[in-house]
Amino acid sequence: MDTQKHTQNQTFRLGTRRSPLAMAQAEETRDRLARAHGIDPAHIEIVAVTASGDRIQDRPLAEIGGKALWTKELDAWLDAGEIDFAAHSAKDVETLRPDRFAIAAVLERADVRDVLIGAESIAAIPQGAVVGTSAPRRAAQLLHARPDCKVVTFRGNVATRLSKLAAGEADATFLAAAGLQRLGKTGTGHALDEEEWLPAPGQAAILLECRSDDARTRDFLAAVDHAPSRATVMAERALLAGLGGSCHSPIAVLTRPEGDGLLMRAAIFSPDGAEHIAGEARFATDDLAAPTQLARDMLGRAPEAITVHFEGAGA
Ligand SMILES: NCc1[nH]cc(CCC(=O)O)c1CC(=O)O
Repeated sequence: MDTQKHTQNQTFRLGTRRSPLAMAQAEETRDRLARAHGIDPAHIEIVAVTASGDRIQDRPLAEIGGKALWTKELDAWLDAGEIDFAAHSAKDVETLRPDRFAIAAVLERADVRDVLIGAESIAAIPQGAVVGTSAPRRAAQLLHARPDCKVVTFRGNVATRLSKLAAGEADATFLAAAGLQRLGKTGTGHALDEEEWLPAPGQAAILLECRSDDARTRDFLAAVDHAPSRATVMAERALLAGLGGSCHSPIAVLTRPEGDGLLMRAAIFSPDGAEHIAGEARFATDDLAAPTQLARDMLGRAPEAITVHFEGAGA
């Protein structure tokens, strides 16, 4: 069968959240799919929905229902057949997803680093400074390195957070380099070395989810799956599952291809950053038991101030 001719006659509906970052990710997804299949991007229709996570801006995500608030509406649209697939930031997708959905592709991961805005480095943040973030990971990492700083809740999309900073609500804040890049704001802030400041699980990766029984869409999306990115993101999701981690739990991890396998470096924290357990593992690309074992090992070594925030097997 001539695949190109075959896909040329079809259209697909791509669901996305409505935030500027989500829209940029959807456009990137559409363009990559069109290029991979040699079709006009118009065959992929972008359908934007407002997610509860975007509607409720005044409280930390962890308090109002967690990462499900990013996917709930798009899940319903997938179930109803209103969209064929959804594009999500991997970082925002819950660890355990219903079997009726499949991660059909992981796009090539962008810059995984966090960017600090308002100071040149963690060490250069002024003594006692106020730092805005609503991510438990960023708060714990910061307080671990700089217990003198004060963390205040900073929610909202990238532009909102930058304007809060400009308005003086905090002296510094963090954003993902990948998000800034996708919004064309590459000159903003100072990227933090990922060896010293590990990112969030799945950071900088875009996941494409469709209905598991929808072979037509699965085949279509497979063309943009990037195997090394899929391997690292799946390993990080397995670590999260092993830790019983949610968006309440301060978890930092980075997985990189190394030789013919993967190298994973991870850290878990107490929310106040006072306690910290690091772990590292090398394993074969498809060995998802290894990150699960690393999670167990780290929880086994962790004090209660950390384990109370996790529900993993070792806790
Ligand atoms: N939680 C919001 C969110 N989800 C994904 C990204 C950035 C893009 C990515 O990591 O893929 C961001 C913004 C941020 O953390 O600065």
